[in-house]
Amino acid sequence: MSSPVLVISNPASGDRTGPQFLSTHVLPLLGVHAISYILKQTEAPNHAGELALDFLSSVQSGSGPVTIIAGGGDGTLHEVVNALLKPSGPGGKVPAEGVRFVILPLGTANALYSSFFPPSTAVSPEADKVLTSVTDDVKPKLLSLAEFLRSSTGGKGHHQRLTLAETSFTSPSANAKLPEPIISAVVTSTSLHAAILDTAEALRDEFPGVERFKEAAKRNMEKWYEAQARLLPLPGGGKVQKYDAGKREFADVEEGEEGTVFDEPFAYFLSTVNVDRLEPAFRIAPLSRSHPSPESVPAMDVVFIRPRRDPAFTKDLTAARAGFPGKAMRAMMAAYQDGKHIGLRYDGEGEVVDEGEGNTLVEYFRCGGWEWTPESVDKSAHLVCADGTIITIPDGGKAVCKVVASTNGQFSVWA
Ligand SMILES: Nc1ncnc2c1ncn2[C@@H]1O[C@H](COP(=O)(O)OP(=O)(O)OP(=O)(O)O)[C@@H](O)[C@H]1O
Repeated sequence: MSSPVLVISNPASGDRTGPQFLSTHVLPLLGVHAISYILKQTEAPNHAGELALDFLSSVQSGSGPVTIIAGGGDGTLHEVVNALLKPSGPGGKVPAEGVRFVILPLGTANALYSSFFPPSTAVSPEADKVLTSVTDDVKPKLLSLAEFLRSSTGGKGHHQRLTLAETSFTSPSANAKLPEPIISAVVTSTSLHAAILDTAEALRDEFPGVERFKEAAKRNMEKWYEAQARLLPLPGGGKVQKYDAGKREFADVEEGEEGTVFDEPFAYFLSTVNVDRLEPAFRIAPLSRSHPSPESVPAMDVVFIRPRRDPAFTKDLTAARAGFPGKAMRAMMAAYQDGKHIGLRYDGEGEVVDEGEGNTLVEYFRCGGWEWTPESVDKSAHLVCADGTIITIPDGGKAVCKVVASTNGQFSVWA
């Protein structure tokens, strides 16, 4: 008997062709390999989580790990993980043997799929063998499914741990209604990225593809975000680590002012788990894959831009302020060039150069989490984006995002 399999089809994700892709390519392969499954289609936002909960409550204990084939984008997997870990819901929902996801690039950004399977990934002979009668152009989209099929047909399919991050919110007022904690499997951000996601959602009909993120970026590029950020050490007694672009390695930094606390305007502030890119070509956290944290240490990568590191601000403030959006845009464009933004530096005048001895434009850390306390007056600094969901930090409060050490191994991706 094969272990339980749920296929979730999200008809709203990406260009809305997911259900057709599933019925043309995925379900026939499950049939060929004699894998029984339950197919469910989402009918509204958050329904994917409910479908997963219903399915798991019908699974008998001892049935083995559950596989969920997420027929959508990153948001579909995000909803499932949040439903299963929701503190206010019924407990004990994640089976002891864990939940393994088959991911498919059926969303808009497909950060998880393109990070586990970067665009250059070749179809291995082993994967090819199980993708019976699939045309060559479709095989690159079925690489996670192939790992699952290999394992269910007696081969050695691989699955990799998913690291999760949880963001909780505080308020100085005891009576305030706090946003519920939220889990991210991809990205948690504030500043420009959160503003982009907030704006992009409203552009979904006008720009159905990834262009909507570029359009939203243009509309938000000039803003700065006033906040205090504090980085939290790696779990298990580790420290915060900072990337040294000269030596091309991480080094421990000491706790306290300068090293881990930043009282600043920020232009950009973003953390990732599991992914080095947020869409196939936008490699914003390249070290997450090129210099991975050891399996035993769940970690997040944090990338931020503090405009005041620009030497131009020691001269004409107005000119420096006017010139900064172009520099932030340069960093974003370099992220599209295989993550080159992490090497960009300022020269003595504040011009952005590819190499040298000056301050890096982008700062890159590996750590266990962060706290973000926005200045009360800056409303736009109160937005937090967790895998695309936008949450507003209560007035006077803060957001605290931490890697979730306790789910180690409970969730994984066939990859
Ligand atoms: N039947 C439905 N009708 C409307 N919205 C739905 C339905 N089912 C799911 N949704 C919503 O669709 C949204 C988009 O799904 P998903 O995140 O998978 O795709 P995407 O945003 O296009 O891709 P990505 O997250 O990779 O950029 C989710 O926020 C989900 O809540």
